[in-house]
Amino acid sequence: MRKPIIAGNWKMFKTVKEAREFASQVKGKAEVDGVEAVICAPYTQLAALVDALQGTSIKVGAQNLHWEESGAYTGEISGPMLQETGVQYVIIGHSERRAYFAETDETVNKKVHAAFKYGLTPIVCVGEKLEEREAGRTKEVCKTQTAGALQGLTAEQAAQVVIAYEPIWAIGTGKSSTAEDANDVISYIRQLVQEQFDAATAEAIRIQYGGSVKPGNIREYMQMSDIDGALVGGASLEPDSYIQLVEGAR
Ligand SMILES: O=C(CO)COP(=O)(O)O
Repeated sequence: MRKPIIAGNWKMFKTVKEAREFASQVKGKAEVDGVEAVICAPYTQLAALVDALQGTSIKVGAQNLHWEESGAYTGEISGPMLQETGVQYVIIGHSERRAYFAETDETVNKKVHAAFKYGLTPIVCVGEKLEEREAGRTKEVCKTQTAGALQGLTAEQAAQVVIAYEPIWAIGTGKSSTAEDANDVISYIRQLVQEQFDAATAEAIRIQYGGSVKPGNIREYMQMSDIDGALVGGASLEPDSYIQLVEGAR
């Protein structure tokens, strides 16, 4: 049985003080049996969040990492640095990073390997642009991105990856994919994992939907056969809304 995972992606929002306040408000509330709750925050907030959420079941994640352990890479953060903060997850290949920071399938793959090297669970984002969807290329794009991201992993590692299917046209737009369409693409991604690895890995890997998920629609997604949770931007920023999302995944 795959455990549903609700991950908030705070993107470039909140100060350390605001992160601590958020943590104190969701403690004991965004903690639901059978649901994994994660908050992926900017680097500056990670240590404070890990500290503030100690003793709770809520886990902390970063939003990126560099693939090298150290080096002359001004402005970057490495796996060992994240590991030291106590975070357990890291988002890799978010469409905003692919669009604005030249992230490619190749760098995504290097980062996925680096995450495993340093004991972090990668949340790998895949998803098509509006023009790709309109051209009927959704599955082709997801196939290239998924195969690229998982290349060279062992089946055991692949089974631990979390994939987030985030159609780019649905991110921050209020235009969410229908639950049926999202489930169709996610089942296809699961089939790709089976082809690349094996049936047991495909059955174990968790695949989230992301793109304008909110308390009002989370349950529709969670009712689908292949959707194992959500990666949520805007609606993860308010404590009440985050708590409702975690409750909605039960
Ligand atoms: O990009 C997203 C999560 O990574 C989705 O963002 P929104 O939930 O704000 O649409």
